[in-house]
Amino acid sequence: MTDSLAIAICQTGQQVGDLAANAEAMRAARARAGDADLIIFPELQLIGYPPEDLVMKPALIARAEAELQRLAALTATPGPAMLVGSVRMEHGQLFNVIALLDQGRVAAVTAKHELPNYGTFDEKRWFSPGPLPTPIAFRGLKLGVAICEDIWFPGVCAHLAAAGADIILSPHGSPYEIGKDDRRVREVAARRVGETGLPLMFVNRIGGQDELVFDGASFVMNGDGTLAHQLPAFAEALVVTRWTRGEAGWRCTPGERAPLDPYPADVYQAMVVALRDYVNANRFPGVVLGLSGGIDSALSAAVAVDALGAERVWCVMLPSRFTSAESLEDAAECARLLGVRLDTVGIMPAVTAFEEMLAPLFAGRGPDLTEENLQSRVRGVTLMALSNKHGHMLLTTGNKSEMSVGYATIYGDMAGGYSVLKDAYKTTVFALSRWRNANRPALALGPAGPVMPERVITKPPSAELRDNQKDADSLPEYDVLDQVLHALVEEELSVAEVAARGFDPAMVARIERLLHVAEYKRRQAPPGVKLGTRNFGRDRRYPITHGFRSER
Ligand SMILES: Nc1ncnc2c1ncn2[C@@H]1O[C@H](COP(=O)(O)OP(=O)(O)OC[C@H]2O[C@@H]([n+]3cccc(C(=O)O)c3)[C@H](O)[C@@H]2O)[C@@H](O)[C@H]1O
Ligand SMILES: Nc1ncnc2c1ncn2[C@@H]1O[C@H](COP(=O)(O)OP(=O)(O)OP(=O)(O)O)[C@@H](O)[C@H]1O
Ligand SMILES: NC(=O)CC[C@H](N)C(=O)O
Repeated sequence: MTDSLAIAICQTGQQVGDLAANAEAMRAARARAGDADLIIFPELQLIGYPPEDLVMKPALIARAEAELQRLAALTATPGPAMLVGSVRMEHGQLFNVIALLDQGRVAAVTAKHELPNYGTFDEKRWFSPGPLPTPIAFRGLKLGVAICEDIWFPGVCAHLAAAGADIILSPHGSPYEIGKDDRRVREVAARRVGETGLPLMFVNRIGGQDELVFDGASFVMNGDGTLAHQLPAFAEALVVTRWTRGEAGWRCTPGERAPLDPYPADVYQAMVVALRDYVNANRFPGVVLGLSGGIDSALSAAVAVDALGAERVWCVMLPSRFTSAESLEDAAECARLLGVRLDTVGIMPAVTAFEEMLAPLFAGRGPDLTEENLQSRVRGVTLMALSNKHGHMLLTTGNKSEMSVGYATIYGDMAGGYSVLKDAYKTTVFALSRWRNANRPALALGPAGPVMPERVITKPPSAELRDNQKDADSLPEYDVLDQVLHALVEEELSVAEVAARGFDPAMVARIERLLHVAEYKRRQAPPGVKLGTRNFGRDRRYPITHGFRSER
């Protein structure tokens, strides 16, 4: 009977749908796993998580089986056995599985039992639940494989423990959310370890996938609840963990415990990684964005530079007759600090041309929002033309506060392929800007030191679509607005419940109405990384057309 074992954790990215690339990366990781007996990868490593409706293609399922068999053949050669996540069709049902590849064959397969079907997850749409899993025999141990959601409830781990498992191994596809790294350790792993007395290995993927970003932050917790390993967040890692059998069962020899960044450093990194992977995986040479001298575009530009490098970020100032000298200076200073190219394209010739073209049809009607939106749309058309001509993807810069209340022009400043601040409330935008001006994250390709002048953070936000316009003219101050929005969106409270926290009921009712009315805009908005518990996208799926108002 074995008394020691080495298990390599491969915390890595995935390319959804590129099975050959994922298999090749696993081969390379296995070759680097030293003397490990076993190497473990994140959930669905072969096809990528979340695969969405790709798994409804029989051709993908067939390819997954073929790649799995090829990887299995590899394990006839010297090196560790492999625990690989894939999909398997059995009797017309599709399962989310982990396969043990050992000695040249698929030695065992176990399926996910708990299928998450809330928030951004739709697994019941794709998979059938596997039976309660039984441990897999390996080199004299019983490996308890609990796939992701399987450890978020007590049942699977309790069953594995009762069936004699020695260790719980849990491959994850666990997307980043603010504060989630701590919840995984304290509220999930610590509870399962406490209930079973078994050590637990949590192996998560990294990298961006459309609206999700995965932070990794894999770890090993021993049966006494102590952390033996903590892998870093948002970085590749291949760590060989050492295990010995003692009187109290299997124990992992403590190793490195990487520090995890607190808020808002973690949020900033999530944005950088998500944008980097979106732009690179979709093969854009770079991004273009309108730099207004305001905080939203300044922060979006900083994230882009940190993600892609200054040479891949193109900023354009698009002044109108309402653009202040201060905005021109601030945009120029942002560009200088970031080291990016800044061009200036005045929009007045096009705005005037539209006004003249439309004058006969606008006769008898004074200026209103129409003219304001026209400026925003001329900017959108101009930036999209630059995107078409040069191939750069256009970034939109709207934040969650604005997108909540519809404070953006559809087909205007909402034009673009990806939104950096989509799930960041304006107060988070302020916090991130202050933080980045004082810190440079390790993964950043941008400069150390400030990335925007202090005045961009301190001046009152304005869309500059008419004279002396300020956001606060039509919206409550952002610290109030964001508390109300958080209560309405993240907490799903009614107007009365929000007002009971000390806010004007009429103001809260107006914000709720704006929130509902703007649903059509959000449905047409570009994707952007999820940061909180209820993003506009997969988490919060409201109808566009409905008559519910909580105050009535
Ligand atoms: N349910 C629905 N389904 C489909 N379409 C719907 C619709 N409701 C209205 N519409 C259509 O939507 C259009 C109205 O929307 P839109 O043209 O966007 O215009 P609208 O929402 O009326 O105005 C834009 C708002 O955003 C503010 N803004 C603009 C630009 C930048 C900033 C900033 O500070 O960042 C703020 C601006 O001050 C104003 O309050 C109309 O064509 C209307 O027919
Ligand atoms: N003068 C401008 N030059 C270049 N881009 C602009 C200009 N004005 C607006 N934009 C683009 O439209 C977006 C929305 O701008 P607007 O000023 O209306 O709202 P905002 O939410 O206050 O954004 P910001 O804080 O970046 O100014 C900006 O972030 C920017 O990308
Ligand atoms: N892939 C999964 O099963 C993920 C669900 C899990 N609760 C998480 O967010 O980490």
